[in-house]
Amino acid sequence: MLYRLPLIAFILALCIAPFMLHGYPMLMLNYVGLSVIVVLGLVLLTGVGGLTSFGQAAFVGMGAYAAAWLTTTQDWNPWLTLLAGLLLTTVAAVVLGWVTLRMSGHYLPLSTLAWGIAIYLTFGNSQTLGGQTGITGIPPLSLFGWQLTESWQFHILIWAVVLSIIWTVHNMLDSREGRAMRALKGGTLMAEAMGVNTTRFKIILFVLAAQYACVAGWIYAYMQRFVNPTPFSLGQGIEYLFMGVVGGIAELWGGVVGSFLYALPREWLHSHLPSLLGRSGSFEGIIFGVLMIIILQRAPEGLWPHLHRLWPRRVSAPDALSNAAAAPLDSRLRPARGELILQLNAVTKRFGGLVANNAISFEVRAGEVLALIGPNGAGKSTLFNCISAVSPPSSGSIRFLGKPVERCDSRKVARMGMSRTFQHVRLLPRMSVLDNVALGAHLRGRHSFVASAWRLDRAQEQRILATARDALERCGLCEKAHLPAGSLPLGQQRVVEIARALAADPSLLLLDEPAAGLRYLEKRELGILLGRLRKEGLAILLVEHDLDFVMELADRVVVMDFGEKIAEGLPQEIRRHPAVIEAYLGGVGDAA
Ligand SMILES: Nc1ncnc2c1ncn2[C@@H]1O[C@H](COP(=O)(O)OP(=O)(O)OP(=O)(O)O)[C@@H](O)[C@H]1O
Repeated sequence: MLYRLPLIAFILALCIAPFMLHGYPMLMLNYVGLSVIVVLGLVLLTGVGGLTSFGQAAFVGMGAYAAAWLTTTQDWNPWLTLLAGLLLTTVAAVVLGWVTLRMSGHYLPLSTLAWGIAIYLTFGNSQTLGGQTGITGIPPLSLFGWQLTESWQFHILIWAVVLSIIWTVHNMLDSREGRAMRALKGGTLMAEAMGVNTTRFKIILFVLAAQYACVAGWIYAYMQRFVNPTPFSLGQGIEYLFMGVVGGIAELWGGVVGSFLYALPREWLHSHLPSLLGRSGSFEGIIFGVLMIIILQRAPEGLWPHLHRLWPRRVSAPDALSNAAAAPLDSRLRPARGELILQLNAVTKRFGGLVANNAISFEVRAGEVLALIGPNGAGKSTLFNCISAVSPPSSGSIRFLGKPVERCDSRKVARMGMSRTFQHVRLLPRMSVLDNVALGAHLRGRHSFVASAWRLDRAQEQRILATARDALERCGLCEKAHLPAGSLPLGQQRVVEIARALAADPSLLLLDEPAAGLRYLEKRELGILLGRLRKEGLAILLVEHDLDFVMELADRVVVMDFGEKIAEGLPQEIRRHPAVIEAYLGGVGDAA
């Protein structure tokens, strides 16, 4: 309960604010609230999804102009203009998102700059929208016959919207859908391998952020009763991003704190600096520029994580008791031991003139560990990528559980029961171990983000967490469930990746160099774990450089060199195979 005190204090402060503040301070608090609404969208987009946008002010403008134009010229009911604004923003965000979100690196922020400018110029140059003068004479907003004309009335509306957004987004992030959204930061390769449709989630985040901005613009229009293009400029879009960064863009409360810490001092400096300096001018921009640099240097994650450290902590682990009774998700029917799981037939992969894999064929059966080994550059990772549908082979066939998969994408093969780990660990370091593992069960759940926002997914969520806990228990890491994944040593992080793959309930486990960077004892424990999984009937294909580890664990070994399969057999046969000795040691001694 103690950890809730700051939240209760904040809500109480909001409740008593209308009695304490009047006139300009009240209006300022409303402006801060409107900024919070926009910044919360940016927390979702940038902090959660890792997508940077400078163009949110344009969506605020769409909400404001839709309200202003439709009420003044078409005599629409103000609440209908909200629906129209949301529809307009959604369509614009889907179209813009579809075009820009597939761009990576600096192209995305640059394209948000471009649309921010374009939409702003449209407002200023359109005679229908009143050009630079804008639209005046917007009628007051009324609710149940009650006209909203006073600042304190808007205060209630604005902060009710803020708190609802915080509550629904908090719920959403604490769910299957939220984990999928957060997985975007782990890179497309990992997220897609877990079955997350990354394009869909990027667009959802983009649309939600645009809709929040639209709501802020809509309220702004009825609060001001006139609109012009100035508040929707690119500069304002950049300021919203600053607010998020100052507060801590990765956290919802960071967005709230950032809006307060940015908007209030800025306004104070704007009004007082000219008199302090004895000349007029916008000097606050200079001071803010310097402050931004200091904050970015001293607190790159924003101020909220530092403030949060002062907060009373939640004592019990979040789901320790709540999901104790929930049953794990239903498992798929496992293939019988010895059944054919994976079959490669003459798989060839070319990169231009280079043949990275040349007509490779082998099989993996249920309940066996097949190791793929070979010197550097032999073509193992390329083949691994073909099997896990990261890139299609140039020719040849790959059949998984009897079905061709060489033209499938990662999500499809994940859905069919193929799950993988990565050579370079790809966990979400700030997320708990349990949540990371639960991401593996993404495809086994159904509920949408709307259901999650309203907590209608709790029964399913409990089962997903029970499944994740089950997978952690199989891997012997249950007691680490609530630690941030990034705080674990590398060896345990690799095991967490295996647990995440197990949460998908796979028939085939693909492990990419699972023993890399592990110490002797960690390797032994990993060997015991994989041996146990084999006993459970899982088929395991691993790419590995550590020959001792491979020879002790694998049932069969496939050896590659220069893109060719040079040997296949039992570990003891491979050890003495002349071609393998030649490839590894240049013809001297034993392969391991
Ligand atoms: N995307 C690519 N474009 C061009 N060539 C590539 C590409 N990916 C891999 N190759 C080449 O294919 C060959 C096989 O590389 P691959 O990474 O599959 O080998 P590997 O056996 O996994 O090596 P390592 O053990 O060092 O990871 C190498 O010559 C590599 O340079």
